[in-house]
Amino acid sequence: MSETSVREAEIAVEQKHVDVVYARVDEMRSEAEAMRNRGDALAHGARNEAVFEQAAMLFERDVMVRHANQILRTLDAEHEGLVFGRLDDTAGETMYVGRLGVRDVEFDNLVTDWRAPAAAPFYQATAEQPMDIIRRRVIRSSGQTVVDIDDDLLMPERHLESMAVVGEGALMASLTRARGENMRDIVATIQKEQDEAIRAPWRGVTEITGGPGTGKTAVALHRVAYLLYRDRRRMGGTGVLVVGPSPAFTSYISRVLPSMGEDNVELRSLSDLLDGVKAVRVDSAPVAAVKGSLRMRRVLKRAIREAPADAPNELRIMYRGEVLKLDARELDTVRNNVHNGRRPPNQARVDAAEALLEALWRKADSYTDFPVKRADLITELGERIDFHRFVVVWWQLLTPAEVLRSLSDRRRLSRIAGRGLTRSEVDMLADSWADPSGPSVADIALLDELRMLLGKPPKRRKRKTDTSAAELQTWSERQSGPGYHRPDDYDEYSHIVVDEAQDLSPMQWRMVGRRGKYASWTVVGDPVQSSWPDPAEARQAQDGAFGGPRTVRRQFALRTNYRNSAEIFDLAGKVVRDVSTPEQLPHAVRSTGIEPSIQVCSFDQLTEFAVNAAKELLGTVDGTVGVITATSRVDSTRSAIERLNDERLRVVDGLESKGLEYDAVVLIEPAELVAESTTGPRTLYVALTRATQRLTVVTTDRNWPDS
Ligand SMILES: Nc1ncnc2c1ncn2[C@@H]1O[C@H](COP(=O)(O)OP(=O)(O)OP(=O)(O)O)[C@@H](O)[C@H]1O
Repeated sequence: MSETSVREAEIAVEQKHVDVVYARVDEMRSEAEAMRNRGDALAHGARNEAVFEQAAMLFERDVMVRHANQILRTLDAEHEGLVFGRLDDTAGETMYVGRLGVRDVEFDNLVTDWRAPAAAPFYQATAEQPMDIIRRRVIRSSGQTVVDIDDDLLMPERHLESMAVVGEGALMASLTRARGENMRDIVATIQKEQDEAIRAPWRGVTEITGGPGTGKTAVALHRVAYLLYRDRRRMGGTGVLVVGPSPAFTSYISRVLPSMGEDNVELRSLSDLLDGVKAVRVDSAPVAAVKGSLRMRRVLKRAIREAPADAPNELRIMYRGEVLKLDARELDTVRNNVHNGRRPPNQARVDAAEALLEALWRKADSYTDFPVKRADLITELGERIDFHRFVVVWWQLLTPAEVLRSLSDRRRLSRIAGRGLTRSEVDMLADSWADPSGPSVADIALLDELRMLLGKPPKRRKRKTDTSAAELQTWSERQSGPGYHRPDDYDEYSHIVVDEAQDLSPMQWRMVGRRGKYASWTVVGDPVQSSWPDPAEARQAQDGAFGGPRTVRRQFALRTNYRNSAEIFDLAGKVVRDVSTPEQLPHAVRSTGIEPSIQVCSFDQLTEFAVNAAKELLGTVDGTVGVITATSRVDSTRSAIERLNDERLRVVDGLESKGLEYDAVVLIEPAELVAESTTGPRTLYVALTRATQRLTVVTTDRNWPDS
């Protein structure tokens, strides 16, 4: 038989099995729909029952509908390419591996879930350690149709005549496919070193390091899916948080988990970890460095103790014909005493009122010929409306944003910071906080710190509204529904994933740590890509987030670059040769024979050359083309690029490009990317490692990259 007909025959064999699986899935869907309908009918009936019965019926309905919805969501998410692997072992057994486990009516396995222990050999077996697997087959489908297969023969000596072997490697085929808007899952081609990190125990801290394109992000997300599958009770209820560097990044990875049937995971970027606050700008590197350093803790702690600028600095009140007065110094003493108490300021207004009354009593007591009882004064003044009005303006409930804005006053900031900030740092920060456009990414961690320092203001009681359909939706359903956002002070995530961890500032580590008081962690990063200037300080804050330096840590290093062609990565490696060791640079597995193109032009021609390069690349690749430039050039480049009117084009700056990838990249003027970041060559390295197939660098420097 020719190779093509062997392949076709084998595809037909697999199609037969895949058809059986989809038929069974259709049955499962009908069963789940029927269960959901029964649950809904139960809830409907509950409306007419007494309270106790109603609660019991709603609970039952909750369990039924939730379970049915979960099954339906999973079946929908996993429909495409449900079966992707097959193992044939030395005992003559065949096992199919897929996105979820499916059994037939007799309870026999049709497909084993990729996360189940039984499926581990699919990822872990090698020719050196075959784990009794003779042939591993990757099955590629489009919808429900098998389109291709790829085999690895792991035990050639046990190979049987009847066992056909076809294909040239599923991994390579997957790596050369065009990139689109979103990251894809890699369940079918996870490699052994990646699988070890994915299946590591949930406890403590799992650190995954590796160079660009080694699959760190992919591995971290598959680990989430794995942990939720293995330990859904521990992980699912309190939830998993994934923190990434930018909204562009979270949007890029947003489809990976749903494609594996997981939608109860919160993806947040460092700029939107706080509900209702959106960072609208990025600080220059020196400003971000100060805002991110632990010195800011002291500044913020002192800032919340200061009286608001518009707070009155004198209290005068008539009491039984006498004027009682507290001057600025006396009021400051009262304020300080209240701040030294147990409660955060936004919860201490009652304490402040009591302390003022106490100070007024002491004042009255010091007057001669003014006989007054302490209890009388406190009760009578404490009920007076003019006293309450004073308390409200003197002890204001503050929002984090108001406190930060108050620090745009140079004199105030300088007084508060004392020797904690240099004069030029005070100037830089005051200017930044005066910016009317809103907070920067680095400000989010400061706002979160202030949120914790200020405490939650007491809640106003809400009037109870009507019982409605919303009430029949149960608590657990609301908590786990897609799009559910946990409150800002939620600190009970069971697992937190931090991607691009090398870039978190110490203040950002504190912010993330606050959300994981009881969490285990997966921390993913590449020290060579770090843009944070003081790694030791970040390490200290990181230890704090993990619950101390003694928390169990296990490390995994990924060493193969699956993204870049070897030609592109050779060029990128050159720009960090002075700040990295050879072991820190991964090995790129794929060679395309196409060298990156370096185009030299004059300064005025940079945009024109970039547009032409982008146009040319659009014609050579099927997927996305990224144009990466210095921040100062993003707007002008975007308007020039828009003229090409192609939705496969993206324009981003060096920092935004973190974690993203494109089929082809045009990088404008490397020296500008280096100049605008405190860790210049590392940012350039990130930008140069975004392309999977083609890279064009447009520069005014004819000696680049050897200049
Ligand atoms: N086992 C694999 N099979 C198929 N594709 C893979 C595999 N591992 C990684 N990839 C692909 O390689 C690319 C890089 O992966 P990913 O973005 O996770 O790397 P990274 O280490 O986070 O990169 P960086 O730090 O540079 O952002 C992605 O397109 C991913 O799908």
